[in-house]
Amino acid sequence: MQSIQSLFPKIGFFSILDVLLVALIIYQLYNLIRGTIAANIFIGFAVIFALNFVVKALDMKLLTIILGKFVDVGIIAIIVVFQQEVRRFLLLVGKNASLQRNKAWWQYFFGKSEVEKNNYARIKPIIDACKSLKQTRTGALIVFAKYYDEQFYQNSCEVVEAKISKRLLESIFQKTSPLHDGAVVISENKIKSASCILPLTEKTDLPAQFGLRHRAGIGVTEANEATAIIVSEETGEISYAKQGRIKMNISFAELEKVLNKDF
Ligand SMILES: Nc1ncnc2c1ncn2[C@@H]1O[C@H](COP(=O)(O)OP(=O)(O)OP(=O)(O)O)[C@@H](O)[C@H]1O
Repeated sequence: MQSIQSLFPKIGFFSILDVLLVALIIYQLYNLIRGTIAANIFIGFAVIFALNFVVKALDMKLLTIILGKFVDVGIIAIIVVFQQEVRRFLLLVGKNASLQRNKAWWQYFFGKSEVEKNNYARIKPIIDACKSLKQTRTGALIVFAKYYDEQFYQNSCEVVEAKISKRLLESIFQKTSPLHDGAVVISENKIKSASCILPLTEKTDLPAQFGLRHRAGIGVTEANEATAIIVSEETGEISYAKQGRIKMNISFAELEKVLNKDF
């Protein structure tokens, strides 16, 4: 008779770490595709994999061959279908691995208050511009890109390369301005470009009043390491998008807080 010990593999530190890391990867993947069409495609793949397992066990030869073909090209198909999600996942891994860009380290060495003071001077023109855009009900979409991906942004944007200022942001989004349609992209402490056409989110669970501006604001944060402020032309409400999620109708105090953290 087998001893109980032999029925269970030896559980060591690395086995536990292994399980925890796999759980973390599955959780991050789930977060990335939650609420998108990709979630349904993922379920479709899972069903085919499970079916393949069952028909193999039941020795159903024809179905095993057909489903086996799908499973054989599974990994390639997953990479092709989940291109955007794989890109976001790799960006997430890269971001967390980068010490240089981690503000916590910067604050540790150079002091928190100095960092916050410098940051406030940087974000003040943006907050002031948002106040004025809200007051005049001028629609706006401002993207903060951590890394300015030339290929991604420049194909669909007008290059600006200017110092961030309240008046410049206001005039870009004026309804009579030739650049008012689309998004402004801020990166490397500059207004890099304006009038950018961004990818729209494919999320199906968004509020009905969300049109293209909000969808583009969410979409850009799904595909890139970026956050976005959306000022609604209809209501003047300010929303903030990050990692494919959106916080609606945020106050200026909240806006300052999130920008302080992310910008
Ligand atoms: N792909 C895109 N990328 C960037 N901006 C876009 C994109 N598509 C539309 N926009 C901007 O959104 C504007 C249209 O906004 P729409 O009314 O559809 O959005 P909304 O989410 O309902 O916002 P609002 O509350 O301001 O009306 C366009 O005039 C354009 O400036």
